[in-house]
Amino acid sequence: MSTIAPRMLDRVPSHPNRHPLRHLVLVGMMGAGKTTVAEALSRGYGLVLYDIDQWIEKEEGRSISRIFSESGEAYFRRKEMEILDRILALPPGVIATGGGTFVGETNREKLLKNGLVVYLEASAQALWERAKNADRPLLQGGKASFESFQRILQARTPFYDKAHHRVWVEGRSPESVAGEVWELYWANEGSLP
Ligand SMILES: Nc1ncnc2c1ncn2[C@@H]1O[C@H](COP(=O)(O)OP(=O)(O)O)[C@@H](O)[C@H]1O
Ligand SMILES: O=C(O)C1=C[C@@H](OP(=O)(O)O)[C@@H](O)[C@H](O)C1
Ligand SMILES: [Mg+2]
Repeated sequence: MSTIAPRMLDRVPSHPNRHPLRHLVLVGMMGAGKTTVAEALSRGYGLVLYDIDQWIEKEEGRSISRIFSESGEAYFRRKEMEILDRILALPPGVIATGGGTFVGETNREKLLKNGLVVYLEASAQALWERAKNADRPLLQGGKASFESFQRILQARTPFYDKAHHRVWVEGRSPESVAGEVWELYWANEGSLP
């Protein structure tokens, strides 16, 4: 019997004989809603929330952008891998990855082995509209072009496509996406009798 974080059990809906056994992992491009939907899943279904970016910023005491500018992307990727390993050793919850986490082969294999991986998918235009204004180093704080954003997405899509499942998020509320992801989780390897 796996140790389940106490908070998870008091909110898990009508599956009395089933227990969350594996992490629920959200992957996808910047702007897909991984952080927002993970928060909706935690709020609505009592899953423990693990947001890798937030964890890194808290531990580093500086923003992702400052980490990139002061220590470089390679440092960030090492930190991302370290935090991922630590999260995977914790009780099952919902993991909001960063847009590049699942692109790394080692991270991808660990996530596919230890969780139910759901790819949050939308068109390049919709993703760009959502991602461009926030402070993301790869988008140079909004100075990057849509074409460069599209190139990153095109290069990464073959990796995102390796997820166990995909959910189209465009034109849908975070709660609606969270509901569909939750059903996927319980209908698949997210839990065992
Ligand atoms: N379903 C949605 N509908 C509209 N806007 C959304 C939705 N999900 C997220 N957003 C918005 O898109 C932006 C990126 O969301 P975020 O959760 O940070 O994405 P990610 O973590 O995948 O980069 C935020 O401004 C957020 O409020
Ligand atoms: O796509 C990427 O490589 C990145 C996405 C970001 O996370 P979000 O996808 O949550 O914005 C964050 O990890 C960092 O800026 C790198
Ligand atoms: Mg995020």
